[in-house]
Amino acid sequence: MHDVMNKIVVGSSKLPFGGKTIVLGGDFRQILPVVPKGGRADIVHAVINSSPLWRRCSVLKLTQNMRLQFSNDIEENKALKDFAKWILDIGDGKIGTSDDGEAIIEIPEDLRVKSSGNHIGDIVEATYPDLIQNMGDYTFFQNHAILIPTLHLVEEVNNYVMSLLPIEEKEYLSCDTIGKCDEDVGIGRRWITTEFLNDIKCSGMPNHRLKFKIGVPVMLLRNIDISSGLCNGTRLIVKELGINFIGAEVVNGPHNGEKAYIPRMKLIPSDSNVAISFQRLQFPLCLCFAMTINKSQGQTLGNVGLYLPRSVFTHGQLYVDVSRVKTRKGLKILALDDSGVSSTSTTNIVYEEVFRII
Ligand SMILES: Nc1ncnc2c1ncn2[C@@H]1O[C@H](COP(=O)(O)OP(=O)(O)OP(=O)(O)O)[C@@H](O)[C@H]1O
Repeated sequence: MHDVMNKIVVGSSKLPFGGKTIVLGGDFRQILPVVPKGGRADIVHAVINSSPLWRRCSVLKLTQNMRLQFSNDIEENKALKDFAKWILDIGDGKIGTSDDGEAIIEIPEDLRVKSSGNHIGDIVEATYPDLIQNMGDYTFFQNHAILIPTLHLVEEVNNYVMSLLPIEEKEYLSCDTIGKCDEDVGIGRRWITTEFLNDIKCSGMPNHRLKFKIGVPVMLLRNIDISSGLCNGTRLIVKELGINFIGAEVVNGPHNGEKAYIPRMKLIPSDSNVAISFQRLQFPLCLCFAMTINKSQGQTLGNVGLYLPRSVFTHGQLYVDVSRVKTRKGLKILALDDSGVSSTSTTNIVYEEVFRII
């Protein structure tokens, strides 16, 4: 790296990145950059291929899905190839008739979860079969997750699973304080009570009231120590519930099995929907039996339960969901229609204009 950076070519200062070769990796079928309060045009405009730099890039394409586990069985491999093509067709928006980027697609029979009426119970049973018997199995949570479009539905499912576990729970309350700058500009402090701050729930921030049990899976919400694998998105299993720390074991990535002690931290919301600046002293953790589709981007999972009480709402969400698994058997989908009844179809959203400039 030192040699590469020291090699100076005359005139290279006028070239992008000083003439150095930069490798960008990505998949335009996946979820595009999040633009707070932005519409479709803003999102497409924020994609790298809308940048003037894109004209200077040469595109190399990867052709094989390495996540899907191919074997020596010819029949099995053929089925897996068909599944890989189905995933790509969802990503490219080739399934169903598209109406301005939105298409209704049929969910294959073998991927559908049969509903008994208790939708949350059904998706939990399909994703975490024999949950209570498997609780002690360290690898059980390594590979399983329920994916859901929105944060408040994620919380509902996490609370439901917690209520099933016959283990003592421990509650941790945060200490919330208003930011200094809001004090200075004289926002009527009597309106911003502690209870008001405690009620704020936003993405990337733990809630005021956290409840954990020994053995439950949690996700880190901040980078604590990247060299030890403790990053935003790392999943862990709770092993100790102390007063001022939570002991947990990492369950994914190269640091799998390593123990970490997580302290309370001062956290500031980055969500632009929160108009007040405040600070929350809390463990940077949330339960992760279920997680949002956006948070699952980049993960590889053995068993995915896709719960769609409402359909996906932006480009690439359905593709990200169905492409997290290693096998077709590992994917289960429960979609509901507008009246809350189990449905055989769901919506896929693909902004075709992002593929035009590749
Ligand atoms: N060359 C390879 N040989 C075997 N397995 C591989 C190879 N490359 C990737 N994989 C496996 O494929 C899976 C996905 O890899 P990785 O997360 O690096 O891909 P990605 O492009 O970042 O995926 P995505 O963007 O869909 O999240 C991992 O389980 C990884 O172990």
